[in-house]
Amino acid sequence: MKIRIEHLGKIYAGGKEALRDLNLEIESGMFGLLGPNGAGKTTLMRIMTLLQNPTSGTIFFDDYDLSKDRKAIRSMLGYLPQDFRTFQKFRAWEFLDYSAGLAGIEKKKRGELVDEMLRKVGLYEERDRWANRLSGGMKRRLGIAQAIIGNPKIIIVDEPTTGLDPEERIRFRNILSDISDKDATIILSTHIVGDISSSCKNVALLNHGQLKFMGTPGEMLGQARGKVWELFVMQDEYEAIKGKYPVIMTVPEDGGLRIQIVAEEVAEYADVKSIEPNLEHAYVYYMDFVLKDKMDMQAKRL
Ligand SMILES: Nc1ncnc2c1ncn2[C@@H]1O[C@H](COP(=O)(O)OP(=O)(O)OP(=O)(O)O)[C@@H](O)[C@H]1O
Repeated sequence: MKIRIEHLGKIYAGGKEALRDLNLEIESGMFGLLGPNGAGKTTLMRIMTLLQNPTSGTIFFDDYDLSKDRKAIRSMLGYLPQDFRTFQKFRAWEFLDYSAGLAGIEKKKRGELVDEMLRKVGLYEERDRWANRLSGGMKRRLGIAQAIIGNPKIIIVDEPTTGLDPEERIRFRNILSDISDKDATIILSTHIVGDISSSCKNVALLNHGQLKFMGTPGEMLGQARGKVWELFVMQDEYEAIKGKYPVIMTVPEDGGLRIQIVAEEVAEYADVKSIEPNLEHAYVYYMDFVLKDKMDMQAKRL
């Protein structure tokens, strides 16, 4: 399944431009959509899942056009919305049985499938509990189970790990990478860089409704190479550095602090070494330097 987003724009009533002339190609496998709060990720997800109409442009799912082939597209979609909740009094298994019905799976096949799904997301032991009484992490896992039931070709997951504790976050990521082995296209929207694991083939960075970067996680890392530094500082030096550079990590050590910062250069400190960037460093570098410089250049031109 190949998804082509063409000149997509969304202006809300009231004039807020949430997406501006967005062009993007998404191949099968896991695709990471990264961007800060308000970047337009949810708007894009809701347009893709037919819950909202774009103001301009369209999306092609292979040859199916969002503006014309809505029924066919709907049957190929699985969606875990950001605000997922079970809306009726269902036990965990009943909710999945109901979701399987919506996905068009015939009744006699559902029992086995529901058990399989419950096992896949680690909820088999919880199958008889009320779905709305499950913990936040368990609810999210039930949410991914309902999104993948019936093997949809396109799976859209919007900010699934927000508010989860680290253990549940890792668990959720593992479920996603397990399902990404299949032939489906999985679009994972997040503002948490750690969600974009090595299982994402490509990553897009959205800011103010516009595409700012598109490439592999490795290419994103490459942008930050030579811009990440580790140094040891005393508390008073730290206060000064904090105002100047984005600080990624702080570890107390021998009466001072070992810190990691993102900066073009840090010549003024003695105990400084350049370190290999991770994806979080690369994201900060992109948001704080590349985009800011571009914006400064644009402002100068005006
Ligand atoms: N129904 C709406 N009416 C007006 N403006 C909206 C509406 N929904 C979203 N917006 C605005 O559009 C912009 C993009 O919002 P969107 O929810 O798509 O971003 P996001 O990247 O998903 O952020 P978040 O992580 O906070 O959900 C924001 O400025 C938001 O306030």
